[in-house]
Amino acid sequence: MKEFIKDQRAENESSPMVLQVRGISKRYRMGEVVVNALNKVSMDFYSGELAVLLGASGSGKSTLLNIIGGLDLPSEGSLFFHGLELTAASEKELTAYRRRAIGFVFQFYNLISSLTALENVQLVTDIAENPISPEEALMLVGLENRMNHFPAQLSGGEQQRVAIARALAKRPELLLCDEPTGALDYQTGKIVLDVIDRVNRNLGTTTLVITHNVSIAGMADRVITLRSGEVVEDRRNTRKLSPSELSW
Ligand SMILES: Nc1ncnc2c1ncn2[C@@H]1O[C@H](COP(=O)(O)OP(=O)(O)OP(=O)(O)O)[C@@H](O)[C@H]1O
Repeated sequence: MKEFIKDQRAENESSPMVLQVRGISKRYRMGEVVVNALNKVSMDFYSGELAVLLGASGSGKSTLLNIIGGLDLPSEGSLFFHGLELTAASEKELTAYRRRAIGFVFQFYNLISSLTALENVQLVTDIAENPISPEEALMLVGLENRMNHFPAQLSGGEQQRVAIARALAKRPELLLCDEPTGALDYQTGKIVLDVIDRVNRNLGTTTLVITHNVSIAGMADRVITLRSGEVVEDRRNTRKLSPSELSW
């Protein structure tokens, strides 16, 4: 661990800070052209909160989530996880962070088609340090009756719930969801959001959901809006809606 910051609490926060994003920029160079995907972005995330990162296509959401998840590095700026500066961490520390602290859920579920739902989750629990049992993880997402089904025998929403079970089985401190309902129809999308909401409430997992769908912001504690790589709003919802109350 190279650099530490103090655990801070914002005035109106009662939960400890988990993650600090400080002045992060990301530039992609495509020959002569430079794309500024993120421009001096700063934000904090607190333990147990459900945050929605909102923004139109190309606003920089995935770039930010990939940096937060340790899959990519910023061009400048710093990222701290419980005081560990990830942007100055060794490859070994970054790998440990990705393995232990982060659960990823993507738009497309990335399940292994030749393995059952249970076996897909077991892939993670076999190598995790302190996992939830795969059966329990699948129960948490309401798939106790589908454990021995292969992905092709499951609906899109059920496959996404297996992906969520796989992500949460290692008890990640941060669950990062990149457009988790992007490939799903309206009703199925709401079921998946309900599962994410339940995981956040029941396990207390700090959760970041990125979406371009403004309505989904209603279920969040915090809503951070990105536009052209910059934070244009960072607000708390005064009333948090349950996913069943959302409509779009
Ligand atoms: N590997 C890359 N090389 C070059 N440009 C990139 C790369 N990845 C992203 N970009 C550019 O950076 C900007 C932000 O992209 P990003 O994928 O983060 O946006 P997004 O808000 O997640 O969009 P979407 O909702 O469409 O996924 C876009 O202009 C995109 O074209």
